[in-house]
Amino acid sequence: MTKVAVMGGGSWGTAFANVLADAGQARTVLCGRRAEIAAAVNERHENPDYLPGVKLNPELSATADPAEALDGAEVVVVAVPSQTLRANLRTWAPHIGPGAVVVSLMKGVELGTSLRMSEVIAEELALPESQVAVVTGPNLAREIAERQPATAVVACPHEPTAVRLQHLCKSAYFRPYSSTDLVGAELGGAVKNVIALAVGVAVGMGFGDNAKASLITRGLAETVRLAVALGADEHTLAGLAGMGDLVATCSSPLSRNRTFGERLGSGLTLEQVVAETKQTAEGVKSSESILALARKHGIDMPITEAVVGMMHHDLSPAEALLAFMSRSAKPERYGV
Ligand SMILES: NC(=O)c1ccc[n+]([C@@H]2O[C@H](COP(=O)([O-])OP(=O)(O)OC[C@H]3O[C@@H](n4cnc5c(N)ncnc54)[C@H](O)[C@@H]3O)[C@@H](O)[C@H]2O)c1
Ligand SMILES: O=P(O)(O)OC[C@H](O)CO
Repeated sequence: MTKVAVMGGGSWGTAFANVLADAGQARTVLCGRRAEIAAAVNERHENPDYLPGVKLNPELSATADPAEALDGAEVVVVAVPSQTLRANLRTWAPHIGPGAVVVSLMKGVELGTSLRMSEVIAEELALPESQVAVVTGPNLAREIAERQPATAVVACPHEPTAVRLQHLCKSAYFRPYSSTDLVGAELGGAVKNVIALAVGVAVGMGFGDNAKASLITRGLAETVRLAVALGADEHTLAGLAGMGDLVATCSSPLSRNRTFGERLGSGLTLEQVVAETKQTAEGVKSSESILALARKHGIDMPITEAVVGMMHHDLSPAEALLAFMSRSAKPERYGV
């Protein structure tokens, strides 16, 4: 049986490891940093810190030792905060087998380099494109851990790899679609976190569904502009990795990015919101690297620009709203 190592025992790493265990096509080992979480998974089949009250599959095992998790793993799934990925890969690299397929569950863009997570993986581990993939889509971890129905996209430019991974994680409640558009799938996931921050701010300011729908729709338009400039198929962004994930994340109180924005919009200071946020809200840091990428390619991303202003340059929600609404009148365009 294929061995899969899931590196990162937070919300999504644990929930996705449970999907793999429920799918029953692989022997799955979850690797977190803390021995007490590994013990709770092994002995009580739960992760009380990240998914309290959820019963995990008893076949799912866990360890806090990366070498043990990675030993013999044919598939390595990674779910750590995007900005720590490169440092993590450097410590894990000696234990990752040369033929292993490495799968990113992460939705961020690296600060400083503006590289997507699959690019960081390929660069650090010197892997060919057939060995790097992503799983993305409307996947709020808590709902999936509760085994509520969900769909996803498994993307890899090498189709047989995407299809192989699709079969490993397909279960009664988790339906993955395959795609060869790695760029579109990955950028859809990363940019939607930035748009969810903006939607959260609007909700926190007391605005209703017109404002939310406007941000989601124009957010998708700027995502498409960037993704197409980087070589994606614009249809990918109309699917689960783009529109699907935007709708789920921007609508859900479970979203850490939307919640982060909502707290800021309701009048808390950035410092207060950061202090209250215990889990990873990727859009906060990735907004900067995504904007850098957009500027490098001459792409206009006004919502992302407003989010960067609020997250990093002391722009108030009211000032961000004014800047967005007072832009010059334009024809509506979707995409380039
Ligand atoms: N939670 C979700 O619903 C969800 C769904 C889809 C994708 N994602 C993406 O998955 C990625 C991980 O998110 P998450 O929800 O699991 O985050 P999380 O905050 O719940 O967990 C992060 C995990 O990484 C570990 N970690 C933190 N800093 C680390 C470091 N320096 N080195 C190694 N490990 C470290 C933490 O201990 C924890 O186990 C993010 O990119 C996120 O956007 C999350
Ligand atoms: O909780 P968030 O904001 O990181 O969003 C979770 C997932 O990415 C939704 O698909």
